Amino acid sequence: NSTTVGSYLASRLEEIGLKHYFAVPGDYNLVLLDKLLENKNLKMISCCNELNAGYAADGYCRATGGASAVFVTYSVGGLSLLNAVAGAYAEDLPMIAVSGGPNTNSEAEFEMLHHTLGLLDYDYQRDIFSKVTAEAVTIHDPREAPTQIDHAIQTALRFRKPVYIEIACNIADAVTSAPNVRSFGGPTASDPLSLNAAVDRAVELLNAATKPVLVAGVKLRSFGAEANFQKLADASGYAIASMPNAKGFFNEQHPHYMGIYWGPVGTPGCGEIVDSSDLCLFAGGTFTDYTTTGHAALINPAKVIQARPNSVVFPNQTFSNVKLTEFLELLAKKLKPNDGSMIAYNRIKEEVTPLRPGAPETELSTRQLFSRIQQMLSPDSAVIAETGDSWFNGMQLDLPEGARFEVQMQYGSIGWSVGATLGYSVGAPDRRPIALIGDGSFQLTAQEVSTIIRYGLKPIIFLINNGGYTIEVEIHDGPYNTIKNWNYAELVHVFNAEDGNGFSCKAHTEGELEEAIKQATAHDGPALIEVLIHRDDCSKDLLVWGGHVAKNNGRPPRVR
Ligand SMILES: C/C(NCc1cnc(C)nc1N)=C(/S)[C@H](O)COP(=O)(O)OP(=O)(O)O
Ligand SMILES: [Mg+2]
Repeated sequence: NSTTVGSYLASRLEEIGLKHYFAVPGDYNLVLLDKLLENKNLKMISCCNELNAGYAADGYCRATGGASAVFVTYSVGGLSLLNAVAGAYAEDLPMIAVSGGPNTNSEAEFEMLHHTLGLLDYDYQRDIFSKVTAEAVTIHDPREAPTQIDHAIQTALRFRKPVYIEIACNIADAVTSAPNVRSFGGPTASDPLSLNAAVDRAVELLNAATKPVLVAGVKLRSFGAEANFQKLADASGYAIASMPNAKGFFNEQHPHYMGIYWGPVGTPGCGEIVDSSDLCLFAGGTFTDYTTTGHAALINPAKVIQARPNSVVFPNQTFSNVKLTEFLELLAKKLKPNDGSMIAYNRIKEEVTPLRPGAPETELSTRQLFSRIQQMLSPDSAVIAETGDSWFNGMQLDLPEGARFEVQMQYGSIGWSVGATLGYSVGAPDRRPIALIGDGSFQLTAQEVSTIIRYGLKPIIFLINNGGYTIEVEIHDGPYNTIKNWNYAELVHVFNAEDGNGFSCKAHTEGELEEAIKQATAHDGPALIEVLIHRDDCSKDLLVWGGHVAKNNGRPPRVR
């Protein structure tokens, strides 16, 4: 039996668990969108622009743990979406980017087309996308559509990377085979010999260590290994830390959790224990300039075991084709418990005394803002921290068990959080996201608040108005770091127009913040609280981190 190419794609997206997709229409994808709309189990979320639609699809992956899909028109749409797809690649998110494409006859007829470069070459968008995806296919022949679509989807799920599917505008409703039964698996299994050898080697080294530690890394979530890591943590009795881009992937209320391992700006006492340990197992960690604070973290490769998504790297040995989930699972069964690092940590850990609130008329400080946000957190919170000082302030939040934390620390494309908050809210309706968004970032993608209002989603957005790009000020200041002030709270009324239900207000003082949070929390709809913060008021950690990153950026060119 048969169906159309567009309906085939819709059926497969439904089959892999999607309930929504994000879209901006254009004449190259209208017929395709008609086919998607025929599938009543998939809901279209219309976005203001393609970049934000991509960021929303990014947030949707984070919320659901599965794939997401975004539909755009050719070139003018696709090339705007590109940056969000590159971000999904950097963050290991299986986003399915679908673009309409030129009529299959155009090139053969030497037909010049609108929205294109004005050249008779219509492969350029797929070529560009092939650089930021694990697979990029163009569908010209409806008979090949099932194979191409299934292969692209399977690739996204297996490698946890975005893929690109381009469907010619006159093929979207062409007849093709109906989808046949098959499974769409995730990452493949380990090589048994390599897995067992890697585990035995790890057991040998870790059991011989005096105060080994475990560190949770960002790939734990993208490669589905959070539960395996938890089992290993419980079985080992080791002290546990999380890298900054893995915050929340391990339960922060666990008795052996020390905090964030981020070199000099990590949780006090945590870095000291990790750096002084005689053996650290990093599970899914990434060691970039940002996650090591400009390489100021004292990670000694001679004392590190790296459990990666597909391999285990020891100081002088590598075992390939070993899956992170299986390695952690098997190691948990064989490891000898050892609380040496916990004893060491308990000797030096510092009790954090919560900040006492000032008088209500006290001007707001970042520290007071975040100590108040801390009180809002509950197990169903999802904190979305935009690139900026929000990374450092958000990192210090103490997450209740079950609360989630999202950062785009690998890619760090400011503005991501507005679309991501939209997508996360759509993907996790049982959570109320709390977004921490700087004024500079917000100015890149503000209009997607209108989509959050349009679909009646209910995140609480803290818009931190500190007058500019404070991270950049601390790395390297200049006139370019000052931005034009907006009346951010007023924007919500602009986006509400006649039928929106967005709430917003400004807060200059601690008393106004208290009142704002009360009203926002009580409001049954989206809420934006614009908090006014002094330009030079940023976290101590940002000052330290900025210095190290600036120093690292400034390394002189090597000349012979
Ligand atoms: C300009 C830039 N980074 C450079 C940059 C520029 N363009 C894109 C898309 N991504 C980027 N990271 C960054 S981090 C700003 O400090 C963000 O400012 P804001 O959102 O206001 O946050 P803070 O004030 O806390 O720094
Ligand atoms: Mg700012």
